[in-house]
Amino acid sequence: MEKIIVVGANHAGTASINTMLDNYKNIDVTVFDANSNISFLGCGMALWIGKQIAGPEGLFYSDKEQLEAKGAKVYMNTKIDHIDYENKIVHATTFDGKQMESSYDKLILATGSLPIAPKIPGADLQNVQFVKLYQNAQEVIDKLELHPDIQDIAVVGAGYIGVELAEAFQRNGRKVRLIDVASSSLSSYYDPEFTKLMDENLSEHGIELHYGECVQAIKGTDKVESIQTDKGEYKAQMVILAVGFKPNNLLGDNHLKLFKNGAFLVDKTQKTSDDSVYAIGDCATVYDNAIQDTNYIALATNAVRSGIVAAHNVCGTHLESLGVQGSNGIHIYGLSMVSTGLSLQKAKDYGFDALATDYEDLQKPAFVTEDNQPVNIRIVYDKETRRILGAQMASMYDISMGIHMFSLAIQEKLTIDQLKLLDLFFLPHFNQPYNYITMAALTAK
Ligand SMILES: Cc1cc2nc3c(=O)[nH]c(=O)nc-3n(C[C@H](O)[C@H](O)[C@H](O)COP(=O)(O)OP(=O)(O)OC[C@H]3O[C@@H](n4cnc5c(N)ncnc54)[C@H](O)[C@@H]3O)c2cc1C
Ligand SMILES: NC(=O)c1ccc[n+]([C@@H]2O[C@H](COP(=O)([O-])OP(=O)(O)OC[C@H]3O[C@@H](n4cnc5c(N)ncnc54)[C@H](O)[C@@H]3O)[C@@H](O)[C@H]2O)c1
Repeated sequence: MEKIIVVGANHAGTASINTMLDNYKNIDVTVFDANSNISFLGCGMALWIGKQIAGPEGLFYSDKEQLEAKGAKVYMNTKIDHIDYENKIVHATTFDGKQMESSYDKLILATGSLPIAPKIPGADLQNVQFVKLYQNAQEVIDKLELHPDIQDIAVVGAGYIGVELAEAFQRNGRKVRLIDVASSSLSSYYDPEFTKLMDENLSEHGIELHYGECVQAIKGTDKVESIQTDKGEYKAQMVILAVGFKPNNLLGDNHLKLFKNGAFLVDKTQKTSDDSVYAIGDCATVYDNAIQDTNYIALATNAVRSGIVAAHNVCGTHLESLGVQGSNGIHIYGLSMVSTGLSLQKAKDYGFDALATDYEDLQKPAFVTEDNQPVNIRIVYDKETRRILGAQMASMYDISMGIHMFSLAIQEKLTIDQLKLLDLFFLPHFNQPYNYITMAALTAK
């Protein structure tokens, strides 16, 4: 019987464990997770802090008992300290401090990511918070409830987490300053024409934007009192650090080959440079269809799919990832923004001779006066090959489904010219006869 060990049982690990136990017999699956809980949907943290949901109950979709009911042996609060790759043995410290070891035939690493801790003086003061785990969210909620004097919140990092939490704290009745070293929010995912829509939206709701500012120090005695950047000093009784994640490769032990950012390098079956070891989720690389090369994109969606792929390969069924395009979305005070693949700026940074075609129009014909908002769309493509490289959409209307088509287009290497004549339905309840996707493609240079 094949002995399989999974290290990490959050989104990636849980997807691999469920796939193995739902589809294969005669396997022995042992799971180790250092945390006390699994499957926490981090995206729910902002909804919880912003009082848009009552509590955390619905933010978990699995637990130790569910995995054990399927036949897994699950050790929670148990950290793998070291892996002996030569003898295929993992060494762990259990919740009560005991040492244990377990051997494997195949190993799946799902150790995820770690928040980047910027080296800022004062980062160790009370009320400086990382926001990754359920425990982090509970701690923030408790502090906000117990300390109404925590009024000024400084959020460092205006990426996805920072923007979502800025809204959340503002909804929670606090004064929010959003600080980023970049010149806008979401600069890794959208071009300025789109980030300005988000930044106008944030400002209109009272969030004070401090972009192009570099945090120099967090000040206070034992608790945070202010935050200093190269442009000014601002009152703060709580600082949220949301400056990105780095892959958690601590168990690689210089044995597994790493990508330039430290993620475990994997092939399309999720196998690492060691034939008995697979890596999935935030600790591993992905194949990026937009750049047609290896990349690192930390998303729950990639974690789940890579878990599924690894599970089948570990259990003997050859399956390859289709690659990803980093599709993502955000919804802030009713403004939806979705993107996939590369922004124009990112495409140029990667060396593409990239062009973009933009279009803005109402979702539906003007004679429809109900629930009919303008939509902005940008499609990025390679000038020479005409291959679609990315797309961005923004609207107060729910345009989220539209981006999935562009995700498939990038995956299947569709060109902007093929898009011109793609069969898209028309019904005035939904869209326009000449809709913005067709028009953006038709007007492409
Ligand atoms: C606030 C927030 C909001 C987010 N919102 C979204 C969203 O809306 N959409 C989206 O796609 N993504 C979102 N993400 C990103 C998403 O949560 C991650 O991509 C996802 O968690 C990756 O899953 P993972 O299982 O690979 O890694 P992780 O979630 O990091 O889990 C790794 C697991 O491994 C365990 N582990 C690590 N080392 C060891 C060890 N040595 N021994 C034992 N166990 C170990 C940890 O305890 C943990 O349980 C969000 C993230 C955050 C923080
Ligand atoms: N809706 C979603 O899809 C969603 C939601 C939340 C998180 N996530 C994912 O989770 C991961 C982590 O999200 P995140 O928001 O932490 O990372 P991120 O990479 O999205 O944003 C990090 C931000 O911090 C800024 N920054 C970096 N160093 C800084 C410094 N020293 N001072 C000030 N600003 C600094 C960057 O310019 C960037 O805007 C990402 O992969 C993200 O895609 C996705």
